[in-house]
Amino acid sequence: MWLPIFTTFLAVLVIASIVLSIKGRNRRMLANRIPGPEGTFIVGMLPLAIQGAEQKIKGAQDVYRTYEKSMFKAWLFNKLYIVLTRPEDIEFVLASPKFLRKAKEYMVLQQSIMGQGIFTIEDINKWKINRKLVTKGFSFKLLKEFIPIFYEEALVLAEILGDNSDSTSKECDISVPVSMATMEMIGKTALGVTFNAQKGGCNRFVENLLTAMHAWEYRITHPWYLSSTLFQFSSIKQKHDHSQKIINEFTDEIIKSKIVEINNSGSENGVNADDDDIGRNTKTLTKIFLENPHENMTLEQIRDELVTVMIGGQETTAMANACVVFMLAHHQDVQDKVFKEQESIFSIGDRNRPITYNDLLQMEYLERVIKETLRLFPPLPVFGRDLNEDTTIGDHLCPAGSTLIICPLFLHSSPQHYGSTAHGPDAFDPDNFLPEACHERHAYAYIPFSTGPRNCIGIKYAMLQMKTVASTLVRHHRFLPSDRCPTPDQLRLVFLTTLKLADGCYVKVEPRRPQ
Ligand code: HEM
Repeated sequence: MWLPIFTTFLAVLVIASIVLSIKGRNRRMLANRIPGPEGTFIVGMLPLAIQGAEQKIKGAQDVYRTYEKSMFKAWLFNKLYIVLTRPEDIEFVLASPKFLRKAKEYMVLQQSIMGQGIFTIEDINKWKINRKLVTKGFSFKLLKEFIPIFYEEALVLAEILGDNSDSTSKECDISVPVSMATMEMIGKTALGVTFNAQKGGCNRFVENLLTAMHAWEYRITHPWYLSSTLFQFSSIKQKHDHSQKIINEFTDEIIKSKIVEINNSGSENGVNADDDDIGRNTKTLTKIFLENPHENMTLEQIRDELVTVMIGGQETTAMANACVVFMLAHHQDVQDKVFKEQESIFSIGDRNRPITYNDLLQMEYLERVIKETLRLFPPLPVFGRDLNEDTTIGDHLCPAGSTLIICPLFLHSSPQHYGSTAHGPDAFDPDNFLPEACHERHAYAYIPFSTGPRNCIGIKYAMLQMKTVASTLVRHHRFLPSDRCPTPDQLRLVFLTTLKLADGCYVKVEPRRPQ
């Protein structure tokens, strides 16, 4: 009885292999002309892909450095990845409206909680319409109104870090408090809700968002679960689905309550000057979306956009803020300069006044510090685009069906672009962002926010928020290296869906004397 089943199975397998092999011949032929590691027979780079998250970064960096003079290819099973390393090729792809389709790997996020939000939506025509709408929520006029919220939460963070630093050693892992602060900020500015995340408030949205994010990380580190069919059998699938349900319900509740508010506001156009739960005259993104009914968005789409913005804006800025503080702790000369700049802006006796937009504009040195931190620790270390037709990029004809990979983490530390700095590309040097240094470099050798039509929508939001946080923290505390992580090269990075700190982010926190 088993023999016919086995024979049929074998026959199907052989036919499928022959079909795939004929279909993929053109792709393999073109791929053969692109340099790159051969990888193991059939499984390709799987041995690298399944390494621990930290080893994976090191292994990938070695391969990158070997081939970075040109683009290179890597196979994973039947999937061809082409890694772009030259800024000219990266510009060709990112600046062009032809390459807007994100890589299939983003589907993990789409199937989870980002849904049809602009980060993961596949339909490019819909993406164009929705991106226009989301952009409205990131106008300078609106973002400026977020500054008091950033400042208020940064103050709470400063207080928490002061309290948390153990009284004798002054050691403190800042990663969790910083992450809770950015969660609170994005909650207030995007949704218009107070989570009380910084003050230990147990919020079902925050908890379930974290659970959903862990589920993605699990799928990334167990690549066979990238297949939604196989993920059905995973032990965390149930937990993931539960979180997804809670997040959706929670966001729907908020949207519905905002609709009621808008309808009750009695203003001429159906919306009042503004809201909201946080008692400010601030327009949240939720309201921006709801005020634009002509855009024909369903409630489900609005929910997906809001969740997308929450996720896009939280983890990324949390990682960046923690790394800024860490680098300041390890570069006292830089921290002194940042503090001096703050003192010049907040004149003596005025150190504790709230920040204004004009203050932020004057923080030129701090801006360079943040840019340099994003160079060495780009929160999104890799991103990818699908190639749906054979395309010549640089010197190579890249076959349709491959995935183009761009990797800011390795690009930003390439000796080819940052080799002329006094201590090499890995050294922390904010002067890399002096105008003359930027002028000498290819513009696409620095892309923490990506660039072109599909770039980060939250750049201005992020910069205003990060400057407010760093300015407030530095005015309240001096940061020093912790004994638990005495040198920057001991800060262990892992790549999950974003760049993460494997052991948290320890520094010493020494409150500055009041003036
Ligand atoms: C340091 C902070 C941030 C970094 C480094 C960063 C980086 C990026 C990058 C590299 C992309 C492009 C990804 C790709 O092509 O696959 C992106 C897209 C995006 N980011 Fe950010 N981001 C940051 C902060 C924010 C903030 C604060 C928000 C919102 C509040 C945000 C919302 C988004 C959205 C919605 C997209 C998708 C845009 C699209 O596909 O049209 N990001 N971000």
